[in-house]
Amino acid sequence: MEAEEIAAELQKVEAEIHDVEDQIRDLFERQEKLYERQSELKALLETRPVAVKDVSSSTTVQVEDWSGPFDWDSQADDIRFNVFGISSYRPNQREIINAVMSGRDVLVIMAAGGGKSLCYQLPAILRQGIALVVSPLLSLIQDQVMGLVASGIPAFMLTSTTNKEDEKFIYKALEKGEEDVKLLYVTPEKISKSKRFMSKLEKCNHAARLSLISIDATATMKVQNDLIEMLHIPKCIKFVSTVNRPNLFYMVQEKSSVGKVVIDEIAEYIKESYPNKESGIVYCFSRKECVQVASELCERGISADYYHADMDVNAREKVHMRWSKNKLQVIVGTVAFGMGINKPDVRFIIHHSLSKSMETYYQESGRAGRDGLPSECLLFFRPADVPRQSSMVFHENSGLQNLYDIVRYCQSKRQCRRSAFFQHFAEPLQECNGMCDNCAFSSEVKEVNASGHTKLMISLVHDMQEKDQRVTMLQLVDRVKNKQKQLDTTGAKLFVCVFVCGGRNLQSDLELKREEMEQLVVQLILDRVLNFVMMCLLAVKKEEFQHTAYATNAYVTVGPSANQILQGKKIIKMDVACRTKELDGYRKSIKHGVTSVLEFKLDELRKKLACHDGGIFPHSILSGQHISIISALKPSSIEELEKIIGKLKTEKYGDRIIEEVKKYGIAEDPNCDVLNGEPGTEIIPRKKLKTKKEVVLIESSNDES
Ligand SMILES: Nc1ncnc2c1ncn2[C@@H]1O[C@H](COP(=O)(O)OP(=O)(O)OP(=O)(O)O)[C@@H](O)[C@H]1O
Ligand SMILES: [Mg+2]
Repeated sequence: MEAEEIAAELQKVEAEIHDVEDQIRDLFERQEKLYERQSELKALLETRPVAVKDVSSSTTVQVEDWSGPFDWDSQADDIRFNVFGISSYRPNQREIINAVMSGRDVLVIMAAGGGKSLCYQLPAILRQGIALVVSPLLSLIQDQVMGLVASGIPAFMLTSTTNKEDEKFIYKALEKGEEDVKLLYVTPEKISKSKRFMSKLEKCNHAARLSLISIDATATMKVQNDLIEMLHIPKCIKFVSTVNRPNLFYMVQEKSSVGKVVIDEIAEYIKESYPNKESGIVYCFSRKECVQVASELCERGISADYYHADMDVNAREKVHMRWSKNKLQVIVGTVAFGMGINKPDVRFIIHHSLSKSMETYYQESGRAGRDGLPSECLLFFRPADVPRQSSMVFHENSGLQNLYDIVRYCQSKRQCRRSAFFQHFAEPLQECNGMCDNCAFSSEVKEVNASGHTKLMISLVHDMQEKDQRVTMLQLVDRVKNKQKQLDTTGAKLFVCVFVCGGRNLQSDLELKREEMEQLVVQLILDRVLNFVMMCLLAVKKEEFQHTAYATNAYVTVGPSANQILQGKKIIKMDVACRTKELDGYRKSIKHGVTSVLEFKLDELRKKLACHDGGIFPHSILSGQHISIISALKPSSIEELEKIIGKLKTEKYGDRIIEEVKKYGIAEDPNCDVLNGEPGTEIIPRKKLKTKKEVVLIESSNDES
């Protein structure tokens, strides 16, 4: 074959390779979608009370009615009220208890703080014998055993912290049944590692003294299926309650690259929003960070202390107790301070860095508001935290995939935060009621076509790969910035199309800010245009050969979807939050600002409506920004109001708001007598807004602030 023929055939083969790659990618995406649909349908099926086919036999098993009367009802009610101090069951709790009391295997999926513990603790007290509870974390076990013992229930824990005497007592109870033990808490390690314990457990079971086994862990659809298979409980009854926590307000805040600034913002948020020392938790990425953040919060006048797995057990228990008794406002913890922490009145959960998965974040944020009252979950996110977190999880089974799910959650400037949880747990979408930042504050979002930047990034990474050089995400951003400067000097512009909200294209040479470029790299990783590869660097300290410190770095390489971009088959659009000065000015003035009569009355109205709606925040009804714009524009019709607060809120609250505007909006002079001295409506002088111009509806624009 001639060289031309070979080259022609090579080109043909390569083109075919790309096509096949595209087909594989499409198939992967289709498979992903089918999996999602499959789990959605399975979850939906669970919620339909239909006769289910018993997989192990040809007969259909009627769904039993677990809400009917049972012999133990009065005893159960007595224990629920007199031991646990609980006046009524929450949805599904009674049915679950009845199924457990009937000796059935049960799988319970219930929201964090939903009340799962009662579902096994109450039957454990009612039934004869010892209930074994397998629980993942020491803090959870301590919390539960302390609570039970305080209610007079003989509960014990068998963990690495149990002293010899207690251990002997417990083994005797298991073996001979002479001692009074109703619940025994153990960790999964105790089950998997202690042969002695397992032999005692066998004896207890053979003597029919094991009343029930409860495994207290979180379970996505996949984990549920694994559990049913591993525990051989194909006929278990599944009770699936919603994972929704309607009283939690989720928000994501851009995290400054300056550590001190982040601590200042956290301290200011706690002081401003929770001046009455309401309890909160701050989660950090590492133990070192815990200690540092705790001490810096103390320097700023916040009563905080740290909690992590390296501390000795007594020190941990001491911090936990001080916080539980409100002697400490904030605990700064790692994931070790997590599951099952049961303080009902935790008002805020702050994440100093993103969690490693949606699951973990759901669990950790779920520590807030267990008493059902409004509480806030604030996550500080900066793209530079992603490589750091990815180097920690990449070796775990689907570790990166799980991390990328929560990165999508953090990067999104449009999607309702709550809907991300429903998708993750394969649950049908539910109303958010404005209880997340993307729903409550319609932050101005601009869609930017960043294909130009993307092509530049791909070619830079590709060139470095060719030279067998490595580049981290931050180094890549530096190189793009430098390249941009070179282009500027040569007069060439890196063009980026800006899609303004109205869909009109404005061609403009828009420079992306540094953090927007970092955000773009992360988005390209999510879209598989770029890749993170982990390099374990063996850093051996010269003078001490016996110590090796492993450092794992995440480097960027070209991903499988890069070709589509280079060939112009796909464009990369990116959401950029743009806050015009006025918008920030309004937020500041509203936050610290003063109010006119109408603003004052709208603020009163939103508080009333929020109470009426139960468990949601006033600012989910009307944000501060909405109040200011309504007060300035004084809409006189539902149509005009809809342009300010959107269709959903207008349908729900529009009439009441228009009524307030009509009643109090007429007076320009804040000293008008419309209030005729109504109590509590003293007028606070209105601060002159810095900008002279009247309030205008903020259009998205291409002028970067
Ligand atoms: N029926 C009920 N009425 C009122 N409060 C309840 C009820 N059931 C449980 N609680 C309370 O709700 C709080 C959370 O209960 P529990 O710890 O069992 O939740 P959980 O489902 O185990 O949460 P997590 O998934 O976070 O472990 C506890 O303070 C508990 O006393
Ligand atoms: Mg629990």
